Amino acid sequence: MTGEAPEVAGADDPLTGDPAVTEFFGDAWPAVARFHSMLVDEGVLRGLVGPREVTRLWSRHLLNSAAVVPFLPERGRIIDLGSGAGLPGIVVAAMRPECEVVLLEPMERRTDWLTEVATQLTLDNVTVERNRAQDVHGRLVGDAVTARAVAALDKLYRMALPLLRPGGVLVALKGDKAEQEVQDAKHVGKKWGAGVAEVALASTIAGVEPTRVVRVVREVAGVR
Ligand SMILES: C[S@@+](CC[C@H](N)C(=O)[O-])C[C@H]1O[C@@H](n2cnc3c(N)ncnc32)[C@H](O)[C@@H]1O
Repeated sequence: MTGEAPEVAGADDPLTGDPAVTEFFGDAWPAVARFHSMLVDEGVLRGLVGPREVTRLWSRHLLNSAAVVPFLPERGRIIDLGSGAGLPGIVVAAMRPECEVVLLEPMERRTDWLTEVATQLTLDNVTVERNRAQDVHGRLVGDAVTARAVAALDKLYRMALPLLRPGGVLVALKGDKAEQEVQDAKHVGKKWGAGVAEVALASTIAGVEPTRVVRVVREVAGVR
């Protein structure tokens, strides 16, 4: 070991420099590549991503985030609930330039970061909203809501469904327990106007584990 620092940000990640990743992101590649560099450098320093995530940012985070995109409308307003470091919201904004993407996040340290990322990536379709979901109910309404690692589905329904217009869709990235969460949340979902929840296995590129996506349409205005 020479101890020399790698020249490319995140060079220890086996997918950094992989042409399949560049090809997958297509027109969104420059923005997503810049986001990756920012996460590797500033993101780690500022505690927005754990240092152990650096070698798997592509597979576990950026491609995983991109898995929601095929489930989203091509136009309209997408609200990323609990955006954190910008996952999946920043990736969605880069891949859906015709959509307005609202990054909804209560923590100031994170909203500062999200604003800086959107500025540096020149994502002019991004708005950062510093708030908790429940505090913008009745004021902020979208055509779709995305959520990753925010809450179990029953809790997520309470936070996310009031943010959707009737006919709008909640797209949640979930783990292996997605089907169980759907079962457990049925009653709450009904109360808040959710239609039948579907679980899909979403793939991105060969060699990256597919992820479970829960998709549920808000059918009616929910009863509070
Ligand atoms: C575990 S982090 C996940 C962040 C990001 N979605 C990701 O996948 O890396 C959960 C995020 O949800 C935010 N959050 C928690 N409660 C919330 C609420 N009531 N409304 C909106 N965001 C919330 C937290 O501040 C945090 O940034």
